[in-house]
Amino acid sequence: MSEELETEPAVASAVFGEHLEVGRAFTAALARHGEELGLIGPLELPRLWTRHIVNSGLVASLLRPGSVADVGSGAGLPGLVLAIIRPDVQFTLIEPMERRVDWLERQVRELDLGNVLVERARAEDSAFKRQFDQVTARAVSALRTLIPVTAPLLKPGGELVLMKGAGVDGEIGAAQKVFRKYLVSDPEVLVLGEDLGTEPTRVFRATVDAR
Ligand SMILES: C[S@@+](CC[C@H](N)C(=O)[O-])C[C@H]1O[C@@H](n2cnc3c(N)ncnc32)[C@H](O)[C@@H]1O
Repeated sequence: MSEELETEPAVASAVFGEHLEVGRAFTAALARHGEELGLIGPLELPRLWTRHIVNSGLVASLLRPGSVADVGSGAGLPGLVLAIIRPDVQFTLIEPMERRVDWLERQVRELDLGNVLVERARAEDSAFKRQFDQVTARAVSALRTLIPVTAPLLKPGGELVLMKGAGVDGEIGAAQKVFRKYLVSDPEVLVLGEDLGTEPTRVFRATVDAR
């Protein structure tokens, strides 16, 4: 028996605001095609809204008007969700896998998003070094390996906004040498959404100083 898509939670309208219809269209497309395209696991439909869509959307409050690279966007998490909520921010989604890039480009067209560029590349091979105000990523790798591929995308003084799981403190401990090498300063862990009755979202946030 196939799993059913989770009912849209009340918190979705707070997260998407006036962009809720577009958020619904993206969520419906992901629910329809995500499994067949290998974008989401077979057990994710009953928690698609709370664990993936709302969880990604909560990060929108941390973005400044400017430019963001989302590294390893995959299904579009968090990059496409954030692009829907924040039309004032220019997004570049950096993803190496062709099938995922096709999906991302198709969603950009179908949702008529004018603030998204998709680059097919690994972040370390991106053509856009030192160009972004902020970099986001979700479920790509541990900080020790993620910082070396994300920090070089930032302008001097830019910010890492990396979605993390419950093991983030251990990742920070293991990444101290990398923090020094990449001039990562003021690291902090933010927990978003606790007051909204949804799954808390942990974000590792830090500045990357001028080299
Ligand atoms: C587990 S998926 C997570 C996808 C999405 N961020 C999410 O939360 O559902 C990891 C993604 O990172 C991409 N990826 C892995 N290494 C990468 C790299 N060095 N640069 C850019 N993307 C990378 C993979 O192709 C894959 O789409």
